[in-house]
Amino acid sequence: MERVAEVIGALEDPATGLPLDQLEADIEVGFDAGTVYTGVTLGYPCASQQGAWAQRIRTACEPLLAEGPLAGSDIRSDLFFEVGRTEVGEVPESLRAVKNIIAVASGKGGVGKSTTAVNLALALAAEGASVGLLDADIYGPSLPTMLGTHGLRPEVKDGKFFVPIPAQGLQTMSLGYLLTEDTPAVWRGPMASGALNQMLTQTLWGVGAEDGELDYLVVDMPPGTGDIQLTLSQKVALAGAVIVTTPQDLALVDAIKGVEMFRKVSVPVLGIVENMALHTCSNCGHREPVFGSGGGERMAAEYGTRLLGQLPLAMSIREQADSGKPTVAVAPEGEVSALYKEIARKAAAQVWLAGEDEGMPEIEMG
Ligand SMILES: Nc1ncnc2c1ncn2[C@@H]1O[C@H](COP(=O)(O)OP(=O)(O)OP(=O)(O)O)[C@@H](O)[C@H]1O
Repeated sequence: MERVAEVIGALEDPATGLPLDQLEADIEVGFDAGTVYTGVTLGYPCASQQGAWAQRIRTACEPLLAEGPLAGSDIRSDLFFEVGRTEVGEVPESLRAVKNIIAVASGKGGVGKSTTAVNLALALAAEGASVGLLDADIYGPSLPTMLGTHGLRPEVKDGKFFVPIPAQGLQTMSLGYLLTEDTPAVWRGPMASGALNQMLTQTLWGVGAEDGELDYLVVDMPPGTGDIQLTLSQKVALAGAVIVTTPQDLALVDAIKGVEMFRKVSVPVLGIVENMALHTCSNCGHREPVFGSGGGERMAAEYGTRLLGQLPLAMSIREQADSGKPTVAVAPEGEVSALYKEIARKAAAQVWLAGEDEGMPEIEMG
């Protein structure tokens, strides 16, 4: 049994590229009536990976099941996950129901940040997590359009708390729920920041969640790297940030500003998502990198972070998001959803790693 645990411990976790032992993943091994039972618990949601892990463990343990004391035994493997909490010091009471806050940011507008944020939140939920989504994009709140919640208003509790609106399995809140078509434009400036602050501190995130807690709150940040973004990053005590970019040089330069902004306030950059990276020809299916290739990867390496994934420029992504049914909700088993889920697992795994690091004692040299 010890050998089985050792073999499993040496397996590489695809979301981090690290062996399970190094991740301090929980590994359990048992034996009953000719069957070896194994259980691995990871620190990020991974429901879609059950089959892949069972196969990986079976293959790795094959030699042990072929000869020796376990010869002829069968093997059954289960995969579990447990999402920890990022300890971030003082937080407003309403945010205490949230274990981890992940910002989705971009150096500039129009790169697909909101589309990525919504699909990332849905992908985390599809992997088994309880997830909230806060649309903090005060310049153009697009969440109500993307989730088909346009025109809904949040319920107000005790005269001062907003109750999040449930949509497609997510707990959601958006400035769009508070603005109306004829809200004066001036209100969308400084007053909108005030409203954003209120949404942050006065939304009861735990109300609709199963056990009163959310594993992740995904925050769709306003585009850019100015003061609003900086203050917001500090105020909400982020567990980490995902930076969305397109592969053009100019967008990458802005994405670098995003990475630097989060570093300045000591928020871990979980990684880069390259959006609209490949174009699939609708006639022949041929894929090509219209805006050049490798930019996101190079930039991630240069700035000590990682490329979480690349998304194609696809009409379906746009049509589905713009019609209130984002890709991961409408085609959860499709190719593009698989990409979003992989990005979600990788980002959440980085949150796990960042949390583990904090718990490590500092080693003094010299
Ligand atoms: N991978 C993609 N393929 C095709 N269209 C996409 C893709 N990602 C986003 N889009 C489309 O691009 C447009 C802009 O996307 P989105 O609103 O998500 O960008 P944003 O960066 O959040 O913009 P803003 O800064 O204005 O909030 C939308 O119409 C969206 O549907």
